[in-house]
Amino acid sequence: MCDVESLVKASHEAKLRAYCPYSKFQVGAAVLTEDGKVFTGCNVENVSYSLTICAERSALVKAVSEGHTRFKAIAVASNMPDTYIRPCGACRQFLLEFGKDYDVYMTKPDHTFIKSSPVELMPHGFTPLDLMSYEKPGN
Ligand SMILES: O=c1ccn([C@H]2C[C@H](O)[C@@H](CO)O2)c(=O)[nH]1
Ligand SMILES: [Zn+2]
Repeated sequence: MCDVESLVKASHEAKLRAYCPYSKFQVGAAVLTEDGKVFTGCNVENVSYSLTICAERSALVKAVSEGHTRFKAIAVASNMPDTYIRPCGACRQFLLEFGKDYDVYMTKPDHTFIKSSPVELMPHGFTPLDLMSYEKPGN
């Protein structure tokens, strides 16, 4: 099993692998699956700026592509001094896809953190349930 401190540490290690030649802003993420596995990710920038992928989505895509969709927690880290990193809007939507209530740890470089959740970060968000309850018109 993985405690919060280890997950936070894994996110800070992952940020060192950030590919961020344009912003120089390193971000790392570490997601803990319900069965105790940890997947890490970093931001991967692109010369065509809008193609950049954030660390949170990079970690989640790694986990999902390895067969994991149930999460206990995700920790996010950056190299921004004295500031808790906060996921962008796209990542908030992505986090909400996999549940409303798992733990989101937004950390500072000193490994302190604020704990939140997908629904707290994305109130009134559009969720998989919305689409499931939609009756598709027949043809
Ligand atoms: O929570 C965040 C915020 C920003 N970034 C990345 C995207 C881009 O590479 C750089 C600057 O926005 O930081 C993340 O990966 N996660
Ligand atoms: Zn993002």
